[in-house]
Amino acid sequence: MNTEIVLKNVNKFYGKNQALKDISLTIPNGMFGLLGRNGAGKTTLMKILATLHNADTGKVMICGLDVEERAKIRDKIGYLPQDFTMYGTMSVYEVMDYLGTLAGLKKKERALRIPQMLDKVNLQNNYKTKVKAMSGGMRRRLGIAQALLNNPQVLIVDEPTAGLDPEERVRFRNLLCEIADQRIVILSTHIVGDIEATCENIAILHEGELCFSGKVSELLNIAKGKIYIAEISKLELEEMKSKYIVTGMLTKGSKVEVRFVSEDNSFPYARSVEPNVEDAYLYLMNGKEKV
Ligand SMILES: Nc1ncnc2c1ncn2[C@@H]1O[C@H](COP(=O)(O)OP(=O)(O)OP(=O)(O)O)[C@@H](O)[C@H]1O
Repeated sequence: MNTEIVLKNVNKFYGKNQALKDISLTIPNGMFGLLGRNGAGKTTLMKILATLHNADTGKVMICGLDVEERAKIRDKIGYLPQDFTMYGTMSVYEVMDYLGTLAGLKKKERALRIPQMLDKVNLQNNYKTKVKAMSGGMRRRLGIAQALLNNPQVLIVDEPTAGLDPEERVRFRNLLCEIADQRIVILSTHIVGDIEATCENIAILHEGELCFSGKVSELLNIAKGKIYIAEISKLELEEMKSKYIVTGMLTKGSKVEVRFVSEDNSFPYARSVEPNVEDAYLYLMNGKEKV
C-alpha cells in the first residue's frame, strides 16, 4: 500500500500574493513537522492536503490518490484546524456525535468509534463535560478525537500546542507520536521544540518557498561545527549580537553565557557545541528578511 504524500511543483496564489512557490515535497509515514514563520504558507499547504483549497498548478498525491478525488481523499484525512472551536454548551459526546454525523458515520459506527476515540485521547471520563468548561489542552484532545473518527491514514494538525501549559504540551505531543505509529501525522508549528521532540522528518517554509526538507539529523548537520558557547561580559553583548546570530543567552552574575553561530570560530575563548534544532533553524533562516 502507498503510504506517502507527494507534492510536485505546487503553486498557490491568493490574488497577486503567491502563498506557495513551486513546492515539491515527499512526506513519509510517521510524524512530519512543518516549520516556518507566520505567513510562511504552512496553513495553505495543509488546507490543500485537506482538500479545503485547490492548488493553482502542480500535482498532489495522497497515499496513491490524486487530491482532486476529493470524496475519496476526505475518507483518508483527519484535520484539526488552528481555530477548532465548538459551541460551548455542547458536551464532549454531543460534539463527537454531531461531527461524526457530518462525517457520514452511521449511528452504529458512531456508537462504536466515539468511545474508542475518547479513550485514546484520555477523555473517557468526560462524556458530559461541556466544551466551555474544558481546558485548552482538553479541547485540543477533543479536536484530535474528532479528527480520528473516520480512522484516517493521514492526520493534519495546525499549530496544536499554541497556548498550552508545559505539561499539556508534552502530553499532547506524546499523543500525536502514538497516533503516528501507523499513519502520517503532519504537525505544523513555529515552535521548534515541538518538532525537536517529536518529528523525524521536517520541511521548512519561508515566504512560500521550501528552504529545507529531510531528516532532522540532516538539518542538524547543516549547522554542525558552527555553533559555539562563550562567556562574555554584559558590556560585550551588543557587539556580539551585531556580529553573530545569538541563539541563546544565560545570565551568570555579571557575565553572560552566549550561544551563537559562527562560520569560522573567529571569537576567542569560544567552545564548539553540538547544534540543536533551534540553532540549525536560525542558521538556515539567517539573512532571510522578516516580513
Ligand atoms: N484566504 C486568504 N486570502 C488571502 N491571503 C491569504 C489567505 N490565507 C493566507 N493568505 C496569505 O498567504 C500567505 C501564507 O499564509 P498561511 O496562513 O498559509 O501561512 P502560515 O505559515 O500558516 O502562517 P501562520 O503561522 O501565521 O498561520 C500569507 O501571506 C497570508 O497572508
